[in-house]
Amino acid sequence: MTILIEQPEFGIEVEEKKVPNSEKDLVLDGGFVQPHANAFGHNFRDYEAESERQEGVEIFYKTNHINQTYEFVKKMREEYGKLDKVEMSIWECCELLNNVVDESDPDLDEPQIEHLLQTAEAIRKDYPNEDWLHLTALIHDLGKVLLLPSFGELPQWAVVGDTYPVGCAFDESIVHHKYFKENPDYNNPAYNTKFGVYEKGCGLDNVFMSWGHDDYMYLVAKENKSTLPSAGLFIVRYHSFYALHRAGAYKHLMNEEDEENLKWLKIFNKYDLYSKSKVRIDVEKVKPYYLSLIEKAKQLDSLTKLYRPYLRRSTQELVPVLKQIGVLINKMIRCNETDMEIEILKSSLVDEPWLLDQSVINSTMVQVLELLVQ
Ligand SMILES: O[C@H]1[C@H](O)[C@@H](O)[C@H](O)[C@@H](O)[C@H]1O
Ligand SMILES: [Fe+2]
Repeated sequence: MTILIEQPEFGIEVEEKKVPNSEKDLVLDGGFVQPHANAFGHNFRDYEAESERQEGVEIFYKTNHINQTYEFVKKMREEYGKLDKVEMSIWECCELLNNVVDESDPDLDEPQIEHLLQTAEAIRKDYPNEDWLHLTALIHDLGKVLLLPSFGELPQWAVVGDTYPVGCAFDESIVHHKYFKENPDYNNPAYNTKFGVYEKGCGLDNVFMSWGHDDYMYLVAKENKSTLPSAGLFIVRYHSFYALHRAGAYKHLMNEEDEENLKWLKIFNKYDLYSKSKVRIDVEKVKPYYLSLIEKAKQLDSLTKLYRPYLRRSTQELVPVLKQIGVLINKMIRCNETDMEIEILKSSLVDEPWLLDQSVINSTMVQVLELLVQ
């Protein structure tokens, strides 16, 4: 099922083209200024430009492209899908990224916690009401903990970098495509055709992506029954899939839900990429906001867990209703109960075909209320 989220006006589409320095900075959706050069004075995602990062990044992609095979991905998914490594809070995990630098990135050599907060703060400025998007930004790269000893200390080529499907032909738009020639799947007729092991419109959920932090974090979020909307989970899982969201490749594997979610991913990408800079975020200053987001998500999580078995509905279906109930309660606390808006909200809740029973609404409200006053 697709969650319907009010679509903002899509801002200026930012292309990866040479931008003359004299040209004014581009302003994204709500005011975020996209710099015309990265921290090293080059265009963003220029993998050929001579820079202090170029050689290391190219070596990274060579190893990555040679080793990411269909068999390898299958094995990693099975192994890491067990989620038996470590248990920790979201914020603890963010702090672990304090010492992690991504070797695949030509635009950033700052610790990853900076990147998480730079992305989240930039998107928060332009989309202040989409708190699910702020949280998505905060967690999108947490899977990079795979580089750390307690998570298996995987090599960089198995954790970071752009991702792409395995089990079908590697698209030419993938960065440093030439190195795929040394990948065993490149010459395997089962895997080197347009569709390979997949079918037209099969949906990305059925496609094996090169193994790394994106798929890992998605598995973690899913297994923990995250209440992020489907677009949020999609962003976490495919934000490094530049061949799709930048170059438009592999669309033949997408289904309708993927199409919907791709719109949000494209918005997210502008902030993920263009917020990378040497200007550091004051972690202590923004920490209370993100802790409050995490806490809110946790409360929503416990509510959906409580109601899912009773109503036999999925998290995706429950979340918007619980949110509505939350809004309703907030209004009830603050204003007169006969308020028109409350009536409208109430009737929209009763209109939920599966929420037939007013007593269910009442008991849900009591739960929300308890959480609010805790
Ligand atoms: O999502 C990003 C992106 O794909 C970058 O190109 C890559 O260098 C990073 O590792 C990844 O987190
Ligand atoms: Fe990433």
